[in-house]
Amino acid sequence: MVFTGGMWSQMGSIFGTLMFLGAIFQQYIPGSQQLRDLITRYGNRAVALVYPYIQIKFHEYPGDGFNRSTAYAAIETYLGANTSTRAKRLKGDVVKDGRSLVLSMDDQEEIAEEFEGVRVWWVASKNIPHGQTISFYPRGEEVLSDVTFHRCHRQRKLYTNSKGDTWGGSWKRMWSPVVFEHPATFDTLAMDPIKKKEITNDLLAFIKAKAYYEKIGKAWKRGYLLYGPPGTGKSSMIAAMANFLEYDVYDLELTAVKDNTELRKLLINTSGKSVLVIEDIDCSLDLTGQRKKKKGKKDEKEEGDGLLKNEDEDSSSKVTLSGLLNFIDGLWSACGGERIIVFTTNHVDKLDPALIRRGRMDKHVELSYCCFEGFKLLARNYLDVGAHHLFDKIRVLLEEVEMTPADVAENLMPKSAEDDADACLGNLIRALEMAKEENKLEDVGEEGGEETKCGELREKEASTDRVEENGTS
Ligand SMILES: Nc1ncnc2c1ncn2[C@@H]1O[C@H](COP(=O)(O)OP(=O)(O)OP(=O)(O)O)[C@@H](O)[C@H]1O
Ligand SMILES: [Mg+2]
Repeated sequence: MVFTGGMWSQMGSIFGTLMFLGAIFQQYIPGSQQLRDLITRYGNRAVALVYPYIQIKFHEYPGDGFNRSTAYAAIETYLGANTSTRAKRLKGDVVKDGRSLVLSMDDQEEIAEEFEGVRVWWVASKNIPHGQTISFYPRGEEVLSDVTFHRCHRQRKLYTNSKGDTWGGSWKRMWSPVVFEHPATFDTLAMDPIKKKEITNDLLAFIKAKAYYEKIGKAWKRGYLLYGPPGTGKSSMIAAMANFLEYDVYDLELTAVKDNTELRKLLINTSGKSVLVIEDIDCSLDLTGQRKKKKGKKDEKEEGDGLLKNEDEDSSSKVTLSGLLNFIDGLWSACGGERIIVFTTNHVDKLDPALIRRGRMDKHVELSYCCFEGFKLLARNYLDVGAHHLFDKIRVLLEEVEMTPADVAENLMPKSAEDDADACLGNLIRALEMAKEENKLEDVGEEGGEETKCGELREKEASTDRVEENGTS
């Protein structure tokens, strides 16, 4: 069933009617405030579940109610110029000099327009302060302008924290946002298709499992540990996850965080529906399983406290292991909800087991060297080739040589305008043969006998949140 803007506004009016009834009850039936609260709470939840649009309200007098919003004024000018010919009900205002008349949309008037290919609805409305005896708004009521558009047009953001930011009490400066435009998707990720499906199913189950998490008393978040050699697609997978879920990304640079308090503030100032990433967790801080040997008595005491500071190497960051553990699943970690936390590392064995234990990092995913399935996906993506007589040779070589998807991809890229699929596949074969020769010379190979190839996500499945009835695994 396709919902149109009109149908949604009908749903809005049903909800509005419920609210109105709630207000009537409240006025005439003692104790009915609870009923109204209930209707508001559940009505809001029901609409939020299925409502596919984003609504932004612009208040004419925000904050203290005395200063007129510049955003509101700009919208008024924009709408005045663009919509006065289309709106059916207009209101007229005389400007300062008393000579000219400015027309704008009347209250409750709605107009739709196409803005850079996106369908948007503008509505002018009034917000009558409820139950206030003294109004802060110049006209006893607040004037709103709101714009609604489909969720899919919202630009997603990539936030990073950086060293030396003087926050000045303003949360806005803790995270610097840029538009998130990474093109990686699960379709472009070279890995075993079955394992890929497992991950997408896991993510889908997670976003639908709000009620389940509430029921079991767990914060609505899920931890992924992605590990494997450089160039096997860990960062690409994070981008694919964010694109798949349509989440924002918070890329946390741990070495730039001053201490545990700052870490907590950063966490509090993230929003829900986001992927929180700490890349190369083993390099970020000395958070390995090896507790450091301290010399003095005082230091021994510190070690007894289980704190693991990296102040010896880098005095600017005093984030401790316990601070990070609290960050992941302490009381504050529940703020915002609906969050995926991802750690990446090249050396999973170096991490403190506490950091990646069940419940913290729920899913451990190994990304490894390129397998034939992975190669085929890359060949399709990079060369538009689904089958080729050179594939058999490549299959044999990939079984003998460990090459990361990043290297395979690089070899498949045309190096000149003349390079066709034959040439690119030939380049890859040469690179694989060279690597094979080097391996022979270095006499490497056998000891990593159990090494998995790309896509064979050897999941050291922690999966504490197996939610059969909700489908989360
Ligand atoms: N599994 C993969 N599927 C498709 N492309 C890949 C894959 N792995 C790597 N690549 C390609 O190689 C590039 C580097 O990959 P990526 O940054 O995801 O690796 P990484 O595992 O995060 O490496 P590092 O450990 O060095 O951070 C990507 O931009 C992508 O083009
Ligand atoms: Mg990476």
